Amino acid sequence: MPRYLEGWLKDVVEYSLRREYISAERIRPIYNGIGRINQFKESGINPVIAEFKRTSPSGFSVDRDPIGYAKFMRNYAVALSVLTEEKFFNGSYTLLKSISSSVDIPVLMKDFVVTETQIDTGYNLGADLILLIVRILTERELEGLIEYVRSYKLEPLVEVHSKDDLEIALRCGASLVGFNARNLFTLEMDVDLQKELISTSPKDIVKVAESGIESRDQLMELKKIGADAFLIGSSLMKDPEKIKEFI
Ligand SMILES: O=P(O)(O)OC[C@@H](O)[C@@H](O)c1c[nH]c2ccccc12
Repeated sequence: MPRYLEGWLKDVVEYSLRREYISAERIRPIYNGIGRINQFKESGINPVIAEFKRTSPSGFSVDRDPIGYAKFMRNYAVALSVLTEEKFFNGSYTLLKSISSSVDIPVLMKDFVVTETQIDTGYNLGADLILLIVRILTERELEGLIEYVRSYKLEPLVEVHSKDDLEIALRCGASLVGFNARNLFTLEMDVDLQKELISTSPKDIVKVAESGIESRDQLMELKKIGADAFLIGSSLMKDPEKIKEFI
């Protein structure tokens, strides 16, 4: 069982524990997310992971055609992120399948992963990266799920919100770490904490700054303190053209 949780996080985890398994034969190769982030950096392009997200519990809501969005972003983004959580983010496994089968770049499954079954489904439907959120798992579970993701030759993006989370992620051997500026319990933003965590974390992990990035200035500020890549949802869903400015 995942950690003891309250509020909406408790609901989302309970829902996630009951997600159905989708059996399908994976039809695309595995794309290396870390490798592509490094290639972008070497070519002087800011690595932006563009997220397809229709709704979020913090009040965001925008709709657009997922395949059109993915095909457009394919030309600029280092990877795509797809929400597959149904209840609070209005995502789906169908979305993951249709986006992953229309692009030849890495795709991140964005969900509240608490079971191996969710990872099996993500693999089958074409994900290359799988989000694992430290805050909702026990350390043993996190360790096991990281290993499980890697057994498919996929890579976990391990998301942290605090110094404790970061220590756990590092102990469990995370190589790709997401620093979410939004606290998942309160849904409040804390950019100062995010920056502190990024700037004090080891050099040899790949650091992804997550949430609330709306301008190139903000992105450059995070880059200056050590962020390697940037996960951007809301502002690109509102205006996809903005990716050109970010990169
Ligand atoms: O839309 P934004 O503020 O650009 O944020 C994107 C991404 O960081 C956010 O969707 C996110 C980060 N971690 C999550 C975990 C679950 C669901 C969603 C998320």
